Amino acid sequence: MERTLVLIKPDVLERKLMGEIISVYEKTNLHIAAIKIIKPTEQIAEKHYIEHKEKPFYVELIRYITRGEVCALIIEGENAITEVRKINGDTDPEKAEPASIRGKYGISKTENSVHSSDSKESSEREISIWF
Ligand SMILES: Nc1ncnc2c1ncn2[C@@H]1O[C@H](COP(=O)(O)OP(=O)(O)OP(=O)(O)O)[C@@H](O)[C@H]1O
Repeated sequence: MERTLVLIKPDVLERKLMGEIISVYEKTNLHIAAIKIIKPTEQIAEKHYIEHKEKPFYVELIRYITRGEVCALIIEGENAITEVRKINGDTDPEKAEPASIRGKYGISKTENSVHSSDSKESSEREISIWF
């Protein structure tokens, strides 16, 4: 059994599409084990995105993720990390599969609608930040 941290990002909640995105995960064999809505503080956002601190898009990224509410979920199941990343699609909505969440809902590389953990280590680290 594997678990992953998913964030449904502010662009989705602002457009009132949160339910649609949750439904996508709900329709899989994976299980939503926890869910909460939170307006991230800068501290939480900086902790979450620490590995991107030196990147040119970092400031924009922190501004975006803290500008409104996000929905944080713990999703668990077999190969949950890989499965959810497949469902989410490429980081860049223009490169993402049209049927993936980012392909369907993503606006730009920054405003790309969802996040999910990329490894077991990061999922445990991220779950401890958000839950
Ligand atoms: N070139 C870029 N320009 C602007 N924003 C970017 C760029 N690359 C990444 N980002 C932002 O930083 C986040 C984290 O980047 P990362 O490379 O970890 O992508 P990811 O693993 O696909 O996304 P996430 O970690 O959110 O699931 C991306 O989701 C996106 O919002």
